[in-house]
Amino acid sequence: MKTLDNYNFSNKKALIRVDFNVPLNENFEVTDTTRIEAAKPSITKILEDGGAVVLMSHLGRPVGKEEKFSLKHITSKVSEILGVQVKFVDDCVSDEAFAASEKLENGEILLLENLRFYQEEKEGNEDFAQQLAKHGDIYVNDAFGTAHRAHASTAVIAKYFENKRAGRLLEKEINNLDKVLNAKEKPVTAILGGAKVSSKITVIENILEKIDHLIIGGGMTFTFIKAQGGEIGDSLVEEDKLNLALDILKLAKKRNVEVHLPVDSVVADKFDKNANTKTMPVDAIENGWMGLDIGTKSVANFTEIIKASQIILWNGPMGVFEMEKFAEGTIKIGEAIAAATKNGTFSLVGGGDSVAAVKQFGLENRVSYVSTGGGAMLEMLEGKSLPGIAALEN
Ligand SMILES: Nc1ncnc2c1ncn2[C@@H]1O[C@H](COP(=O)(O)OP(=O)(O)O)[C@@H](O)[C@H]1O
Ligand SMILES: O=C(OP(=O)(O)O)[C@H](O)COP(=O)(O)O
Repeated sequence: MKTLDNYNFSNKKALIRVDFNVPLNENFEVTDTTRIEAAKPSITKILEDGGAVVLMSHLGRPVGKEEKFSLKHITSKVSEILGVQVKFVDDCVSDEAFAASEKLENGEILLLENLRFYQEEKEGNEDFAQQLAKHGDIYVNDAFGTAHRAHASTAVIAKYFENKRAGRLLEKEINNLDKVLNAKEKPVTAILGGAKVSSKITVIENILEKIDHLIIGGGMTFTFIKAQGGEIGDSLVEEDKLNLALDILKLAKKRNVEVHLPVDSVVADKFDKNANTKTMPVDAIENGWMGLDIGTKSVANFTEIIKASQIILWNGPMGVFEMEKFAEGTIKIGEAIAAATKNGTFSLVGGGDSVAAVKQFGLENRVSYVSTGGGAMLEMLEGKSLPGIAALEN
C-alpha cells in the first residue's frame, strides 16, 4: 500500500476521503475536534508540497438532504484547525461542485457537502464513485473511522485512480494496531470491558492467539462468572452465551493465555446514579443487587498485570463509568495504564466507550495512542479486512 511518503504533490489536486463525522451540539458547534485534528498531517503535507486539497466526508446518518447534517456547519472549525480558509460547496457532484474543484489553486482547500446526502454513497454506486473521482488527480484515503464501510467514497472510488494512497492517519492507525497484534515484546495484555460478551466474541477469539494476558471487566464479567457456577444476583448476563464463555476460557488455556476476571464488584440495588451501593465478592452477589463496577481488590490485581505488561490494548470500560458511583474502576485502570505507559509500555485504546472514558477522565495524552475509529478498530481486532484499506492495496 502506498502512503504519502516519497511523493511530491506539487501542482497536484488530491481528493482526500476524511472522517469528519464529529459530534455537534444544538448550535451546530463541533464538541470534539479530534477527527479534524487527526486529518491535519495529510492535508498539511500536500499543501506544503504545493498541491491543492479537495476534502470529502460524511456526517451522521442523514435520510436524504437533512440540513442539520450539512458539512457547512463545520467549515469554520476545519478552517481554524487547518489554519487555511476552507472553501465549501453545497453538493458533491453538481456542475457547481466540479467548477469549484476545477478552479482550486495550489495551497487551497475545498470541502464538499455530506456524501451521505446521496444514497449512492452507502450503496457503493459505481457511477457516483466515478463522478466523485473527477475532483482530483490523486486519491487519498485518510478516513480510518469509516474504513470498515464499503461505500462509494471509501472503497469503490479507488479503482478510478492510478495513484491512490493511504493518508497519514490511516497509516498511523494500522501501524499502532500492528504493534499490538504483531507485538515483538511480551507480555501483551488485552483489557476488554463494556456491556456484552456477544459484541466482543470475535475480537476475543482473534486476539487470543496474540496475547499473554486477558483482563475482563464490565458487564461481560457476569456471563463468565455465572458460567463457572458463581452467584451474580441481578447483574447483566447473557444466558445464551454461558457455554461460549466456558469455551473461551478453555481456548485461552490451550493458547497459554492467562485470563483475569474481577474478584469483587461494586453492586447497586438499582441501575441508577443514586442507587445504594456496597462491595461484594463477584461470585456471591445477592439477589436484588447488580454489579456495576469492579471492586478495589480487582483493581489491585489488574494493576499488577498492567504494570508488568510491555504492550496493552484496552477496549471497553470496566463499569458503568457514565455514573460517578461506578466510574472508579475505569478511572483506576486508566490510570494504571497511563503509569505503565510512562514507564515505557505501549498502550493502545480503541473502541467507542473506552475512548469516551479516556477523554472524560483526562487520560488521552497519557496513553500511547487513542484510535479515531470505534467500529473500524473493532473490525480490525476481529481480524477482518477493511474495504477502505483493501481498496488501496489492489
Ligand atoms: N457492569 C456493567 N453492567 C452494565 N453495563 C455496563 C457494565 N459495565 C460497563 N457497562 C456499560 O457498557 C457500555 C459500553 O459497552 P460497549 O458498547 O460494549 O463498549 P465499547 O463501546 O467500548 O466497545 C457502557 O455504556 C457502560 O456503561
Ligand atoms: O463514527 C463512525 O463510527 P464509530 O462511531 O464506530 O467510530 C464512523 O464515522 C462511521 O460512521 P457510520 O457507523 O455511520 O458508518
